[in-house]
Amino acid sequence: MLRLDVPNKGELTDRAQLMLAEAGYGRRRDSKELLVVDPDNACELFFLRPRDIAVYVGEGMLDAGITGRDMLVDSGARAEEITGLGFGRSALYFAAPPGCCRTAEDLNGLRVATSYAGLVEKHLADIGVDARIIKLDGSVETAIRLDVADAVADVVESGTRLREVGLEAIGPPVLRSEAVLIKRLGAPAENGLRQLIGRLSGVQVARDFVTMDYDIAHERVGEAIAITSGMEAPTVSELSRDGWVAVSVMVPREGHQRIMDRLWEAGAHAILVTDIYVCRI
Ligand SMILES: Nc1ncnc2c1ncn2[C@@H]1O[C@H](COP(=O)(O)OP(=O)(O)OP(=O)(O)O)[C@@H](O)[C@H]1O
Ligand SMILES: O=P(O)(O)OC[C@H]1O[C@H](OP(=O)(O)OP(=O)(O)O)[C@H](O)[C@@H]1O
Ligand SMILES: [Mg+2]
Repeated sequence: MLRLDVPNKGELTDRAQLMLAEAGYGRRRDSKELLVVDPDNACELFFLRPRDIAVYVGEGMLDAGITGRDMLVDSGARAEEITGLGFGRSALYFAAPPGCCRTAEDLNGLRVATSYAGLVEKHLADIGVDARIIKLDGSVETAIRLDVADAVADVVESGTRLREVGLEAIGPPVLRSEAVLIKRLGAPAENGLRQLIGRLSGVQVARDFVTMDYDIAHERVGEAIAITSGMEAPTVSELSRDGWVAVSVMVPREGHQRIMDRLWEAGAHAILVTDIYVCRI
């Protein structure tokens, strides 16, 4: 039985559940449910706070979990990332009122509020900066207004919150994060976990790629294939029309219109783009 840990609240919850459902695993019926048993997949899904997930996995109580990379690193738990899941992208930045600091080194001697104390403390030690960490649960920006801190280290996605409160990001991000699948440090991936990894990777490929089909004259097929080389190799089949072939190939979803323009220029006709519902590569 695979014991899997899934966020029960916050930014990652809906998208983690959607991804697992697309991979064929059960989902909870209401947002209060703590455990879903999925006998078809020999799997139990435990719904827990995203911040606690690495702790449960690190302690060996659960085989795998979905959390943010920043929360995994911050926890210091004996857990490791198996793979990024391509959603919940954000970055942890230092930020402060304009004129306070130009680089992270300028934080020396200042107070930094954050809910990622473990991660930030280690980062500051690594870069040789001696700042006082003010550990808070959330809404850390307010700590500056209330003069509890001089700067913050906070999650930035669109940057809206920073702009709203008039803070400026300082230097490069401390860490770039996204939702990640994790397991206990050094633990082997058993059958159930290997199946989950394969299915999640299939969901990501289905999201990132589309299928492109087109017809082209046989003498120009080399030119077209140079534009659409595919994941492995394109399928080229004969058409009933003499001297023409049909090509079927996977192309990245992003930029597929540009690829269609180039194929059209190369003489392709009847170019069709289709969503991939799910796949296993
Ligand atoms: N606006 C955002 N966009 C994308 N990812 C985000 C955003 N805010 C947080 N995250 C990421 O989602 C994960 C969970 O954060 P979340 O905000 O849900 O938890 P929290 O801050 O502990 O809880 P809450 O905000 O509900 O008090 C983290 O990995 C974080 O980096
Ligand atoms: O760059 P943006 O798109 O504005 O998003 C970033 C904001 O989102 C999160 O806040 P959340 O609502 O989770 O509150 P919290 O700070 O209490 O965690 C994060 O802590 C930032 O404040
Ligand atoms: Mg938050």
